[in-house]
Amino acid sequence: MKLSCISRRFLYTKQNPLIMSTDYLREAYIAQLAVKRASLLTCKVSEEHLNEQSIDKSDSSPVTVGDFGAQAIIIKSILSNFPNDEVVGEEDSNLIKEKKIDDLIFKYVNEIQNLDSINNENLNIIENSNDLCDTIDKGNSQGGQKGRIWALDPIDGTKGFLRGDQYAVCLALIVDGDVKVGVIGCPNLPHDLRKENSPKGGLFTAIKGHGSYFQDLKSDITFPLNKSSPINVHNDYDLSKARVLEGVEKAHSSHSLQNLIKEKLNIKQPSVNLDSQAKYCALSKGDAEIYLRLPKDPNYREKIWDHAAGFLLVNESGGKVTDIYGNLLKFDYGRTLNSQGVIAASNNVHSSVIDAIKSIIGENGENLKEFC
Ligand SMILES: Nc1ncnc2c1ncn2[C@@H]1O[C@H](COP(=O)(O)OS(=O)(=O)O)[C@@H](OP(=O)(O)O)[C@H]1O
Ligand SMILES: [Mg+2]
Ligand SMILES: [Mg+2]
Ligand SMILES: [Mg+2]
Repeated sequence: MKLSCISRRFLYTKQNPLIMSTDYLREAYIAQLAVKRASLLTCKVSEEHLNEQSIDKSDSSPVTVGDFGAQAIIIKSILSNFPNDEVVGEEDSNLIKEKKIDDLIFKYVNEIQNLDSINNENLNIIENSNDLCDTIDKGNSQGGQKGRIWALDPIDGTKGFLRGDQYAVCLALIVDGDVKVGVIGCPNLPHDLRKENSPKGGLFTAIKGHGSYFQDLKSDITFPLNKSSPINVHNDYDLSKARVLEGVEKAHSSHSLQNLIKEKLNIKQPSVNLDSQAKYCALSKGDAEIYLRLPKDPNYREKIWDHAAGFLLVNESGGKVTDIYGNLLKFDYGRTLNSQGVIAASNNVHSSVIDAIKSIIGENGENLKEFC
């Protein structure tokens, strides 16, 4: 079905078995197609061990053929459907040109674009390596309070991707500072983290006001989103039995402070350490209960592409996502958030977690530096 002239559609949900009028359904559908196509590219890069040849960016963080290829595929798909929108994307083409890897990346992009299984008339294609670099550089929006802005992290958790662990392809639509759509592809995430041998690969989708959904990343994407199942955070549990999601890299969050917070809350369960926004995905479907991301560096400001999609996913599945002082994350400041850290949990325990944090770092973070 060609959807270019449809801006408002209908969504059937199991929670509310009505046909509901839903804004942003077409955006969610295109975002799902684009994220799935980009996720397939990352899997191919990983299978061929090409992910192991990473390049260091100027801030010493790694980037791979997978990050560049996924950014190109997603921006092309989004801007060919919504040509007046802007994109805040993590990557740019400077290193591609410097290292002369444009042909290599284009080869992978082209292979994925030509797969019959994901042929879709709603997505445009990258024509050649010049088009590849130009498209990647369209992710240069500065963000802000006005307009339709997509936040794109083509591979979140690049370090996890390099290790063969968790990573996520993340895309969110922000309209006048408000996150309206979030789509996350997690090729390596077990469907149920609590079960051994659970199948892997999930596609998570949230639409503001209409809930969060999960489907197998390999399943077909349909319009409307009736192959997706509604998901919810886990609400009814004893706080001391909560499973806490934390990152893997010690440089990205303060694990020592997170340990103190768990002690204060009397949480004895081992933490669930996952790279990337897979942490938000696990929380939003009730596979764990709390996500702690306490800053390692008090001056670090989180990037909007690292959190926008996960923020909406958790909100729409009944949870709350704030900074370390309990203020809701705001995505209208620019390419970064203007706040510190992230705390996500179901609504019923979120305030207890914030109280525990403040009792350790002080009401206004006066003791925070001691833990960074
Ligand atoms: N100092 C510091 N503090 C906080 N966050 C930082 C920091 N440095 C980098 N980054 C960003 O962390 C992103 C990856 O986050 P993860 O949740 O995967 O980290 S973790 O390894 O699970 O702890 C990672 O995203 P990707 O670059 O997309 O992988 C970075 O944007
Ligand atoms: Mg990065
Ligand atoms: Mg990231
Ligand atoms: Mg990234």
